[in-house]
Amino acid sequence: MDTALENQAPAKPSGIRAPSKVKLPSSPSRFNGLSEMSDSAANSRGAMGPPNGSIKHKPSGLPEPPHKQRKTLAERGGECGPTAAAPTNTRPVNNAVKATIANGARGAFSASTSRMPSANSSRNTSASSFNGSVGSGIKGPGANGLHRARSAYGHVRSKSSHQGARPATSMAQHDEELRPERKGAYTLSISTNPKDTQDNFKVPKRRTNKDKLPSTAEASTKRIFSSVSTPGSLSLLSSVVPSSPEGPAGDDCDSVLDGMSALTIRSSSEDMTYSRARRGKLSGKNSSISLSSQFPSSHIPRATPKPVRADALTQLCTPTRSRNGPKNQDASAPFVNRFTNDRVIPVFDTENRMDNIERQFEMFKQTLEADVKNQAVDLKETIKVLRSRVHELESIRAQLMSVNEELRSDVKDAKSYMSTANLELESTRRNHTFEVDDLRRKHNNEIGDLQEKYRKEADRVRKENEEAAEKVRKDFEAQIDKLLKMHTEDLAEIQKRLNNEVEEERMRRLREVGELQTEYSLKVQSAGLEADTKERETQNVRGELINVKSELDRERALKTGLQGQLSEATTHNLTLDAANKAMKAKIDFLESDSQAQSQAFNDLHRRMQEAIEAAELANEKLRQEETLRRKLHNQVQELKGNIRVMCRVRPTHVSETEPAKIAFPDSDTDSKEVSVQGPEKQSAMGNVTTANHAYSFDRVFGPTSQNGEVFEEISQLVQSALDGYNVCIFCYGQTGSGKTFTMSSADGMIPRATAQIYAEATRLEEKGWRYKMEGSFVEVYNETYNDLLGRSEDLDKKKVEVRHDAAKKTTTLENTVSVALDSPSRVEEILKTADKNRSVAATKANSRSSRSHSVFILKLVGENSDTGERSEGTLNLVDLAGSERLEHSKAEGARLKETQNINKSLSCLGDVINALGNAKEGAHIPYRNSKLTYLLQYSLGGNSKTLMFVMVSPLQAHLQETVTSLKFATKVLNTHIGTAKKMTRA
Ligand SMILES: Nc1ncnc2c1ncn2[C@@H]1O[C@H](COP(=O)(O)OP(=O)(O)OP(=O)(O)O)[C@@H](O)[C@H]1O
Repeated sequence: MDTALENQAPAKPSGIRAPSKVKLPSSPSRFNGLSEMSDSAANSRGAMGPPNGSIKHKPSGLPEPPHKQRKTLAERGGECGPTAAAPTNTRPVNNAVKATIANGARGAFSASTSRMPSANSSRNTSASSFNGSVGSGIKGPGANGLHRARSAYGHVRSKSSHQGARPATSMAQHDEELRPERKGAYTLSISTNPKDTQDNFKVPKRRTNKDKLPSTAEASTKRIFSSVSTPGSLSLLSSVVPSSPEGPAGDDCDSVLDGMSALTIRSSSEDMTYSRARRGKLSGKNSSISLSSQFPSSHIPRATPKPVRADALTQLCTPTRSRNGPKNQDASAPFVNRFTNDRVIPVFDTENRMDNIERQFEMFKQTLEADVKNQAVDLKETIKVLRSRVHELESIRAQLMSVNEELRSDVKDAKSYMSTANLELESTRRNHTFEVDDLRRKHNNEIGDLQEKYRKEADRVRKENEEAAEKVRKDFEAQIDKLLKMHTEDLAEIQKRLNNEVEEERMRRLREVGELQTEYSLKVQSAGLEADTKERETQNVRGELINVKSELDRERALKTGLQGQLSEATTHNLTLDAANKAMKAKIDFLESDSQAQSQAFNDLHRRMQEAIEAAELANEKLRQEETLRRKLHNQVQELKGNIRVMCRVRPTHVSETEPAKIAFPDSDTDSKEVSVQGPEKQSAMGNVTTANHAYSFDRVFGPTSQNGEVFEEISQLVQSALDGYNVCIFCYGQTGSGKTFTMSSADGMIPRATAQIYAEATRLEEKGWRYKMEGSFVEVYNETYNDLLGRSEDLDKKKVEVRHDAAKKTTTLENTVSVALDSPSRVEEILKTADKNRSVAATKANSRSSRSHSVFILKLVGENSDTGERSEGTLNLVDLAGSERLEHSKAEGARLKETQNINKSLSCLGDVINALGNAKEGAHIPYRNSKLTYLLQYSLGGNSKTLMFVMVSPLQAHLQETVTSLKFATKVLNTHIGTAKKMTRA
């Protein structure tokens, strides 16, 4: 049986807790094992449900049931949990198991509340007595050890007695006395330490029967050893050392053990270790007897001494006070009564002592065997309990399975419920769709009905309106008819009256004529002399008749007038009819949507007002911006300089073979430079060199440039003239360099400038500006002014005078034709006229155009009625005569005079520009030195903006003249003249 238990115990699954009977471990490792079991039991409790029957803790291994089933599951779990489902008689077993695990976790000496059969009460008592001893005030290791040994021993005996195998009454009594001190000690150790007996060893009074103490322990010890070390049950591993030959003796085990230093007995059962301890002190670690189980050494408590042989035991069992030296071997040293603390001298009956010990140990052995048997019985019962527990768990598992099945079935039901619900939902959704469709159809039908109703209502209203309009029309027509009728009646009455009157008159006249004729015939018959008188009377009557006839004609004319009135009335009637129709249409229109029309009209009116206000604001803003633009524009022009010079090189003609070497170094970037390679010069040493002349201007136009490109550069100056500045643009250069082409050709500066001015003036009209533009075209030939717009035959005859207004700084031309530029086409006429006049002049004096300076003067006077501003500007576009040098021209006679005058005027122009650059304010400027500068007095200098084009011939033959022109232009460029002033008056 024991072997079976030993084999069975380790094979227990960790999740199954050991019953209390077999649990009490004798080694820490066993405790640990139980602790582990406790932990695993705790875990398994989670798996199986709590032992106390609460299933509110959801088993961790179970899946989470649906919400619907949670409560049911909990309830079911509560019903089918270990407590609820277990048989009533198994509930204590569960409690016992639980208590055991708890004890195991805390230690082997904890109290057990097990209700397991057999020895439960004694174990409880033992545990409690141990605890009591701890708090009883017994100090020192010896006393404690003895006390524990005593308690344990009493415990064993009490178990035996409980099982009905109690061997002696004294032991029972002793157990009863020691019961409160029995703690859960299963290590029995008895020790005596002679050295300590004086102070520590305490023996109950009734145990100090000297007569019963064994005299020697040798033989008994052997017997004890042999008796307790039966194979398979117990083994004596330690030594038995009697405390003294004179130690207390008795016929029971207590008496024997009182004389021992220590006795430890352990069961060989794997699951239990029983130790019996006797009271008495045993300080010596070596003086102990241990009955130890076959546990591995690691399971044996450390206090257990190593096993000794039997002969050694014999030696050790010899009573002795102390093993430490003769000094302590005082046989008369008193023992101390543990209860009274009386010092007593133990009397050992050495002869009978071993017999007593043997006998007592025999009894003890029997007790232990009985105890083992009891333990076996307990184990069987435990197994039974465990099996019942297994059955119980099986039943729980089965219940859980059934619960699981139920849950699955519930899940299945839930799924089916969900599918049903989904179907119902789908059907509901479909029904809703149908209902929505029905509602929509119904709604549409209602809308249709309403529309039909409104349409009918609208038809009815329209019909009523039409009827009302028809009624109005009929009333109106009735009134018209009535009026017409009245008119017709009036006319008929008048006609009738007139006819009656005419008829009456005619009848009256006829009657009178008859009367007269009767009277005449009577008188002719009566008086011959009176014939002439009668004749004259007749003639008078005929005259009267004529008068009457004329009166009749007048009446007829009156009638015609009346008929005209009638036709007029008819026309008026037709007009009224048309008005009636228009009114009817208007009535229809107004009645159709009078409110919307009114609203739309109001909106339109409001928007129109807003638009007008916005337009006024925009115009005001435009005016302000225009003023600002003018200001900024002229600031820019001032920054650029009031006299600017640009160079233009004309292309070579097909017939021209020797071009000069003219380069444009920066034509790809700024186009401000031109370089001319001079003629070859041979030095005295015979070296031929060529000089390279480079010039820089505000802008350089190459041979490929077009007039439009050139005009872009001067357009801002033209704008300045419109803004109230005097602007002078002139072309300077030798004959044939392209001056006329640039200035007066069909797309030259003059037509372009006038076109821009006209367009700009038109644009400025919306800003309140009104411009008056007058053009004059004069030439200066041989220091005389000629009007190019006058008659060609008057070209050299009519004296043209130039007047200056110093206050206004304006120039006026007398005896010239001024053409109002009311359209761009007028410029073409001007240019054609000028060209024709110069052509006529040319026939007289050969190439007149090259021999004179032509000046196109455009006066611009603007007024702004909104702001009250006024501006007066003049644009002078000057085509100068060719600038040949005298020695090169080889001119003679008239040609020489022309050339001299040209050079003079050009020289004076240079002088004026130079003087403007050098002079301070108020200094003399030699305008009067030439007709040209005099004419341009207020267009050159401080009050003007000047632009000079220096025209360059590309021919090598003209190279010297080209260089001269470029030098002159450079001189002009380097001249700084004063700031231009705007000719405006507020
Ligand atoms: N940029 C140009 N492109 C093409 N041809 C040009 C250009 N400039 C001038 N010409 C031509 O060169 C010739 C001479 O030009 P233009 O008569 O304008 O010179 P000019 O300096 O006015 O001479 P003059 O002093 O005798 O009046 C003309 O036939 C003209 O068409």
